[in-house]
Amino acid sequence: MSAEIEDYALLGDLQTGALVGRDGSIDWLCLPRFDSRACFAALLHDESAGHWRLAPAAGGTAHRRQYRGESLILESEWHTPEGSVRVIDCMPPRGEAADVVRVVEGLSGRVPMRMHLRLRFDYGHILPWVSRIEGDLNTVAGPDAVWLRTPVATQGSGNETSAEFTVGPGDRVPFILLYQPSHLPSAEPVDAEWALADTERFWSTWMSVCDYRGHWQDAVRRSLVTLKALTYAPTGGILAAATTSLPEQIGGERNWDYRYCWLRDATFTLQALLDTGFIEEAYEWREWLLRAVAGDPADLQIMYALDGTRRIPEWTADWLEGYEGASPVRIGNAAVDQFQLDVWGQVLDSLHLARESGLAMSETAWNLQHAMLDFLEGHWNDPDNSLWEVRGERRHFVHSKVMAWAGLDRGVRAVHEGRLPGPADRWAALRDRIHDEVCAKGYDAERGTFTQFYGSQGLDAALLLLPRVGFLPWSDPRMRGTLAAVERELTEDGFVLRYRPEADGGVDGLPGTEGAFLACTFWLADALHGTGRVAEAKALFERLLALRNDVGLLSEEYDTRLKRQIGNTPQAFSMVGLVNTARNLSGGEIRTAAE
Ligand SMILES: OC[C@H]1O[C@H](O[C@H]2O[C@H](CO)[C@@H](O)[C@H](O)[C@H]2O)[C@H](O)[C@@H](O)[C@@H]1O
Repeated sequence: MSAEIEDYALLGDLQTGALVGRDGSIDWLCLPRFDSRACFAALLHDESAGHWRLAPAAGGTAHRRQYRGESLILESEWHTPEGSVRVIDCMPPRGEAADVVRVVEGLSGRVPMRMHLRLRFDYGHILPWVSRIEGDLNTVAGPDAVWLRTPVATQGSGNETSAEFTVGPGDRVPFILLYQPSHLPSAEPVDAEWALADTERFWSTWMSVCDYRGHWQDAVRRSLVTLKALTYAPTGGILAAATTSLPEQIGGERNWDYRYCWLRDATFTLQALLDTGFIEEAYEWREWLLRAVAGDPADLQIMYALDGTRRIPEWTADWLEGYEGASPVRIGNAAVDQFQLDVWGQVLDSLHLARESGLAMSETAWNLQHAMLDFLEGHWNDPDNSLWEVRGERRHFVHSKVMAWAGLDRGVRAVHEGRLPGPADRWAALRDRIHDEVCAKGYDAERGTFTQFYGSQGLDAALLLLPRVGFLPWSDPRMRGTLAAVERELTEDGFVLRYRPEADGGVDGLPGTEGAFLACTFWLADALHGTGRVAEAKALFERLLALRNDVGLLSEEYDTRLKRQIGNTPQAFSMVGLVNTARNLSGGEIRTAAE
């Protein structure tokens, strides 16, 4: 059985990521890319779907874990009756091939250790062929080959490999796992000690750019490292989370694949990075966007694969039981074909912000924005699936309309303030018309709140974002009423649900329920701050910080009853919320182009 979601730490090389449990087991790893087929998928089944454990032979979970400095080098320590030992794990910046480097370091006494490696390609489906070539272990199945190099003697049985050895003080025993397409000869494995030094150097150089000066420095900086780890370096694509199908309800079927680049999640990430000094990432992502959406802007998708591929068909890996039995395990994501109106406004807002942050506007970038504005003019009035990607009926979602308003507003400002060419008067007239319509049809005067969609009885936590994009200020009674309604009707133990799935006879077309959405709870902290309830805002933020795991990670949601993290992990949306709200509560405004 896999561990609790908050037991996992992330390793990564900006092309893929691995999850390591407190028991020293890597239970999730897709090679060579985040969205490739997993060769360790124990996370979604059991050890028979592939895992790699390196821990004291006596077993048990690490007594202490930490990342080294501001890197993604994980140090797990066990204190056993025989002595103490540390396992140091990392994925060095990608050279010729992908590597996972693990070094066992003896701290005191003599500690018997055990390594157990079970590689299963294609999400646990394919049993590989294992052989020994010049002292290295070679595991092959179809297109994939993985090599293991270590000075320790290993034994193979039943398509798994194990090793028993003992470490004393000062001993350092390396294990290097290396991936190559199977038609290529083995790449030269990295030297473990050199790789550790290189990885540490990489992360400290990257973090040296950070100019965050607010409170909660450690939490914010760790979140930024995590967000960087969720970028795909070769293209600049930013993924929503490192996993698929970690459930939004334990035992439920709300299980989705997040290993892709959502324009919405990526632009939120970008805003957090831009606000903390990382302009280069904004440039890389804008270039990614321009390549991904090249062609007719009417064909713009709400998400793409990390290299910009458009097709992400959704299917289920029915041989996997799912995390704690939550099935199906989905690969790919059918939301790719949805119409989510907010995305146009979201992207226009982010590109506007990037320009204001000093990123020079290229002609191609403005042409794209102009084309997106043309599209908005023709489609702002269409019902959509909303930012929550509901799989039920398309509706006139209030947040979506507000984001259409925001997109047009940024267009107008680009012309007026940025002296870019465009029909600003026409865009301004439409912007104002949308504002009037939302206030007339999306506001329930009797209940004193904006609603989830026109005529809805339900609420939507995304309504808390309206002041942030400049639609109405927090001083407006309609916003205060909306905040009061969200607090009253959408919270569980103080944490915020995205919406009530059962409202209006079932809005999302899905069975079951889900946990509190962490990003939305950060938005509530911002709202409390915006309405002058500063102490409550800080208290809620501190509660959210307390949900992070021992190495600072947050998944998508929190089950307030089971008191566990749920949903995919680590989730960019949640880590972004932490950065933005920390900035906000420290006195820095949350920047969208509204201010
Ligand atoms: O609620 C059903 C939908 O859930 C997923 O979407 C959520 O994750 C996305 C990635 O972080 C995020 O952009 C979106 O706002 C969230 O609602 C899933 O990806 C969808 O397929 C599913 O319909």
